[in-house]
Amino acid sequence: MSDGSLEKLLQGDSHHKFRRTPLQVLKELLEENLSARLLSAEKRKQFEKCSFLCDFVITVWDEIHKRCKNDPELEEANVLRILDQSAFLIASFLKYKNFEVFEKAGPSLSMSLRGLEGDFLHQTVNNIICFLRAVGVKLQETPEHDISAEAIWEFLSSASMALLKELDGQKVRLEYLFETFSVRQSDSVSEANVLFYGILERRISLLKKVIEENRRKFMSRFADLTANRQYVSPFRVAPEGRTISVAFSEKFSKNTSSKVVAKTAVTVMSKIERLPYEYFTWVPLKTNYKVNEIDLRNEPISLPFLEDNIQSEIYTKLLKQNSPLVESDLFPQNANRMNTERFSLADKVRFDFLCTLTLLILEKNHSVSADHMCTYSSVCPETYLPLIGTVPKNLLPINGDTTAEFLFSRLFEGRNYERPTVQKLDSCLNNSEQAQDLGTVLRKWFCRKCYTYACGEHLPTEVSLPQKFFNLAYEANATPVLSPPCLNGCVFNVEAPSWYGVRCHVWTNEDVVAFKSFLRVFGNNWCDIATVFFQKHSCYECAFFAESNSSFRKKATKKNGQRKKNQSNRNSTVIIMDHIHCSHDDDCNSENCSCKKQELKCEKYCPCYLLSQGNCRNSSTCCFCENGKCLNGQCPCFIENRECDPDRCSCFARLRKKGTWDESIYTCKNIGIRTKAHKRLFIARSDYHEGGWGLFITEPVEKHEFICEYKGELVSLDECERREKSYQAMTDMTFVFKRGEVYIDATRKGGKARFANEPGTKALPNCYSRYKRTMGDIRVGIYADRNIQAGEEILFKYEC
Ligand SMILES: C[S@@+](CC[C@H](N)C(=O)[O-])C[C@H]1O[C@@H](n2cnc3c(N)ncnc32)[C@H](O)[C@@H]1O
Repeated sequence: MSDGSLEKLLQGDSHHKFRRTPLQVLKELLEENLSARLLSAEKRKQFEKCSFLCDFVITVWDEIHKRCKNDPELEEANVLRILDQSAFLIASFLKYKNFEVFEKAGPSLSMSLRGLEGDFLHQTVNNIICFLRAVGVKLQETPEHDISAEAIWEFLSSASMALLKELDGQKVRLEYLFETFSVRQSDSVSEANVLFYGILERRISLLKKVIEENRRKFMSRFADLTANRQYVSPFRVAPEGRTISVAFSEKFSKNTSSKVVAKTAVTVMSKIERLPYEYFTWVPLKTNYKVNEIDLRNEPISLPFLEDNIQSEIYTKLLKQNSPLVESDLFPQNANRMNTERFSLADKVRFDFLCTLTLLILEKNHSVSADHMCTYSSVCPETYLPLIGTVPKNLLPINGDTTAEFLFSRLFEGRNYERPTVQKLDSCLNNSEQAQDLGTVLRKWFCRKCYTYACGEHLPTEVSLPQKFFNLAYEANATPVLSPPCLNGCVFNVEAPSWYGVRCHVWTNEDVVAFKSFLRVFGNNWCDIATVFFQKHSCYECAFFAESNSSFRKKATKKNGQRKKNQSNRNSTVIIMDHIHCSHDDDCNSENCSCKKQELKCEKYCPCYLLSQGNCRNSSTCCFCENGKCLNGQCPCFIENRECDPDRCSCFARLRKKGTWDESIYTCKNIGIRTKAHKRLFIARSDYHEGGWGLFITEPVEKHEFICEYKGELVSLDECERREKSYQAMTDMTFVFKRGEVYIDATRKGGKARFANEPGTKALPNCYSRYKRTMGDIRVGIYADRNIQAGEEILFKYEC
């Protein structure tokens, strides 16, 4: 025993909380367990009569005591667990003996409901029997107080038979038996032996209910589970539609021979195939995944499917895990490719710079305290730090705390950056002109969508670092001064421009933005750029990247007139799915406003909207509809394919109760994607796609109600076409959603909507897809086209 507490317990140590003799403790423990967990007050008397029970447990306890002395590792917790298990078993036994003690089941029962009782009870039975035999307890002393192995097993068998009766003559999926009874496959095709360790009536009815009510879901889940099992698939021996005999055998341990105690006949229903391998390689997404196409350009043309690299333990994890996997689970080696990566070196450099800058600006406009923690009473309009009332509540300063430190902590939540040093600040303060220019930068770096700086998700449209700030502005520097080769592999040592064969390190969005800035500072002095990247990207890579990217190529000076040879002829498609706020604060026109240039509306996080207090003339629509009216042509948001915005619309999207959403009054139906208000769905064999899977709904919905979002990887048209070619070579199925300028590929990553089928010629669609602008971004929702009943398959036309 590790801390000696059991020893103390047994010896009645006065410091121990129990302060009783071991036997007293034991009795109390048992009584506590049995009475509190399993016995109702009325039945307690019956229990008290069971003196044999206490004798039995005391014998066990003695044995434990003896073992504890010899086994210093045995902890009190383990001992108590054994007792707890014994108590459970004894209670089961009492139940069998018509002591109706199962009023209140404890965790053991819930464990058994989760399908663990097989191993659990089997182990417990064995433990107890071993104990009894080891301590020489004579079994079957009297019929009345029969606690023999046989008696215990008899109890279990009778429960088996109870289930058997329930099942007799019914249609059952073999998977069900397999799961419920730990079916052992027999050699005989017509018979499957069932090794059954104990079943409770409650479980029988529960399982039956589940099966009846939710057969499809249940079965597809079993298919998942069984696929994960190690033993041979039972489906091979499941002759479809035939009646097979299922035998319940009694078997305690590997050493005892099994004896058939009962048989029944069940008809095997059509078998469920194991899910094809590729279904497990689909990564569930919570939200759309923005593909970094710059990375993809460095990828080989044929996109690998996940299964190419999938490892068995990851596969197992995928099957077991309810929560979605992230790609880094599947591709640990690619973890740094995720666009969630926020901690690049470039990021850190930039942040240091921003910290310095912010303090600088605050210092300019407000007083700076001795320790450089700036305090100010309102949010500074120059820096665009959040305006009160326009940011989510959780970002607002608590208790009026508007210190720079606090704002930093909110804005850079989760980031572990150092604060700027005094030296840095001092050097910056020397030049107030610099400070102003830095202010411009700061404005552009602040993402008003995420309310954070340099979020890495939403790039500013114009990241133009002011030339004044840097002495070496790239464009002004027509003939850049080239450094001598920096490293052995330096780009300037490479004779031929064979850059296209180079496989670069991954360029994150942040790297790209930083790269643009560095270009302005250092021109095409790739070695210097590589230095400021801390060699994350070598000079060779920088040169290659600039050369292969049209937007940089225009500016980059070709060394010795060398031209790019194999330029990709892929035109970059403008993806307007992600709205990026504009960066001006005056009236919108097509010159100054990037939203207007793209024929988009300004959103609430655009600076022009913020500064004009919502009076931006190019701002998006909001509505004033009555409750529930946002699903028809009278709602301007609905007409414009926008979801209602609780911050702006005056419909019921806006209603809140005590600052939190109250679902009962949260009745606007045009807000499903934003609030993730999808219906409960499940995947099962499709009635329309022969041999394929389909999406089913578990609850009734009304016409136009939101069902779920079609999630996946956001790609451009050219990337979409490239992928389709690759997929077509492997499968007939497509998971790419194409509509207008929206391209969502749910092949490798996506939501359940990827399983929704088309109605074909057999039926009419019951749903339709529609894209909606939500917080500026385009998202695709599936909506009911008519009232839909629970259990119906979701069908919508992919193209219309
Ligand atoms: C998005 S997937 C739908 C899920 C798919 N049923 C599965 O088993 O994974 C779309 C593909 O399913 C197939 N499909 C969808 N509706 C179908 C239908 N009515 N009849 C036949 N095949 C269909 C087509 O191959 C289509 O490319």
